[in-house]
Amino acid sequence: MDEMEQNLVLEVRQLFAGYEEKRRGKTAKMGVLNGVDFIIHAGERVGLVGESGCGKSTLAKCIFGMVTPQSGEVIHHTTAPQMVFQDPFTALNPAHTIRWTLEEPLRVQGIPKAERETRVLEMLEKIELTEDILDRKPDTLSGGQRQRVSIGAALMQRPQFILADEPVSALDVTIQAQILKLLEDLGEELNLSILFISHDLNVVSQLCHRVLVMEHGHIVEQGTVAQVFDHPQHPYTKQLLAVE
Ligand SMILES: Nc1ncnc2c1ncn2[C@@H]1O[C@H](COP(=O)(O)OP(=O)(O)OP(=O)(O)O)[C@@H](O)[C@H]1O
Repeated sequence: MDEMEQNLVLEVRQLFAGYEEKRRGKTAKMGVLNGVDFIIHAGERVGLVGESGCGKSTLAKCIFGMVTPQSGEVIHHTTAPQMVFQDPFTALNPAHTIRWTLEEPLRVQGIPKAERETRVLEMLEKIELTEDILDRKPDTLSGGQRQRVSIGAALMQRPQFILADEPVSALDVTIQAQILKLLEDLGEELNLSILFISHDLNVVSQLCHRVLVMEHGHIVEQGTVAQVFDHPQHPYTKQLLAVE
């Protein structure tokens, strides 16, 4: 294995997926992903951009086994990959305290109470929240605090890869900037790979090293942020950049 292969975190190979559609009583397959191919290396933050409906969330669901592809492969080279969702309010269990939510991934692994407590306190520091929130429930937190907790919960099992599906689009602009900074800092500190789904090209250019541009379930262009943003090659990328 060469060094690049050793550093692979995620491989998506020739992925085709879709949904069944009922029309006039007949069931037909609607293709959403039409041969998606890309890889992610250790420590890389990769943005996935494309218009609404192009298949970004379907790809996310395939990566986490929530949608079964018709063909192709998703190969995780790391254990315990995690997903961070757009809406932190629905992602957090309203019945439980923040302490419970952060401890839960460790509890299911059978990690003893004392270690769970230490790791929750360590995580609080990483997500820049104070101890007083631990005994509160999600409905008493601000949107930004809730998204910090969601990110913290995703990181409790120390994954090397997380997928964040529009993690800041439900937040105010100033809070968006804080959460993006947090993701960037955590990415650097933990050598975390992040697949970051966003319709906001600006956000991707701030946070990511590399960009994948998706149109109709196809990656039509990929490259470093500088390559894709400064010298877009594909007409669809040019169009996306022109709209911004
Ligand atoms: N569970 C489902 N059943 C049937 N069709 C679906 C389902 N989920 C998504 N689709 C369809 O698949 C297509 C791609 O949707 P998807 O949510 O992957 O797009 P997206 O790029 O994430 O869009 P957005 O940016 O608006 O979230 C759309 O036409 C959508 O209507």
